[in-house]
Amino acid sequence: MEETNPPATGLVALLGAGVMGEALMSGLLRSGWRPADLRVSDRSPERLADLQARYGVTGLSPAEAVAEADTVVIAVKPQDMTALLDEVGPHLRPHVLVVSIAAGITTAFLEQRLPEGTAVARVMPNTPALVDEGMSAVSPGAHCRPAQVEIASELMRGCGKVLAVPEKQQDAITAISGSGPAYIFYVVEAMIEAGVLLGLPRATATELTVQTLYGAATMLKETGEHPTVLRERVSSPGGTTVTALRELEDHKVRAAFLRAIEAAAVRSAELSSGQ
Ligand SMILES: NC(=O)C1=CN([C@@H]2O[C@H](COP(=O)(O)OP(=O)(O)OC[C@H]3O[C@@H](n4cnc5c(N)ncnc54)[C@H](OP(=O)(O)O)[C@@H]3O)[C@@H](O)[C@H]2O)C=CC1
Ligand SMILES: O=C(O)[C@@H]1CCC=N1
Repeated sequence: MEETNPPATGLVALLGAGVMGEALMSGLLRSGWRPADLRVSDRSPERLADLQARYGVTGLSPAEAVAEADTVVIAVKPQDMTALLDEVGPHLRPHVLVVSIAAGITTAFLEQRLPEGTAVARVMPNTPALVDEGMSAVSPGAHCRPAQVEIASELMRGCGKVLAVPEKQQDAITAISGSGPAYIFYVVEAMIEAGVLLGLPRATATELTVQTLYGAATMLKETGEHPTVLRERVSSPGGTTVTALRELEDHKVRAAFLRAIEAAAVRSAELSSGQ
């Protein structure tokens, strides 16, 4: 028997098939949606042709893609949002759900630029969606019913965990889990470089670091222990770890993370005003 769709999304249009758009699209295809259930649009014809060839999805203009869609996922950069909304607004179906993953773009921003009463949801995913380990936070707009929040959640659940959150938390969430993978990759780069500095072959330093990250993340997830407890268990009295951690404290690395993540949240809040 043919596999059925996960419930209620109907035909899905994806507008903007860059890094995050492709991650979401591939997640949908891995979790039961068929290429025929998707309409994809991107500004670059070459990119669209490539996605059609690799995934078998139908590539169309934004207006064509939304014309029959029940759910529209918008994955363009915040700076491209206004032009796209102006373009597709007149072509949306009356009961469509519009899901935006753009950083900083509020549901009010979307509602003001779409036909009166359009149901919108704001979602912040992250790139680990590519390996089905994403983290997404979903917030409804003014006209988004609970069943539609569930549809937006169902879309994202195909590629990871989903939380329903009040929209006022979205800038902080963008700064933590949206941007978060980049901070972790940055730390990993630094650890690999340190290994090379100490004379390890780069491949060895990379394998040691990546497995250490994976093991530490798995411990956090599976034991449920507080990170302080886990860190203290690594720190033998008078040993190597506590010596390293004192250097990190001396260089204010914790404070730097607080400032960096705060700056990301401020930037997220700015994006709705087109800055
Ligand atoms: N990357 C990430 O980790 C995350 C990103 N996001 C959000 O996802 C969105 C996309 O980010 P990301 O994937 O990184 O960006 P990309 O630039 O990789 O993807 C956006 C794509 O949309 C295309 N595009 C722009 N305007 C239009 C249009 N009018 N019609 C069709 N396609 C269009 C762009 O084309 P062109 O290249 O020609 O501009 C590009 O291919 C952003 O709003 C970002 O805030 C959210 C969470 C995580
Ligand atoms: O850097 C950005 O603006 C986007 C949003 C979260 C991750 N990437």
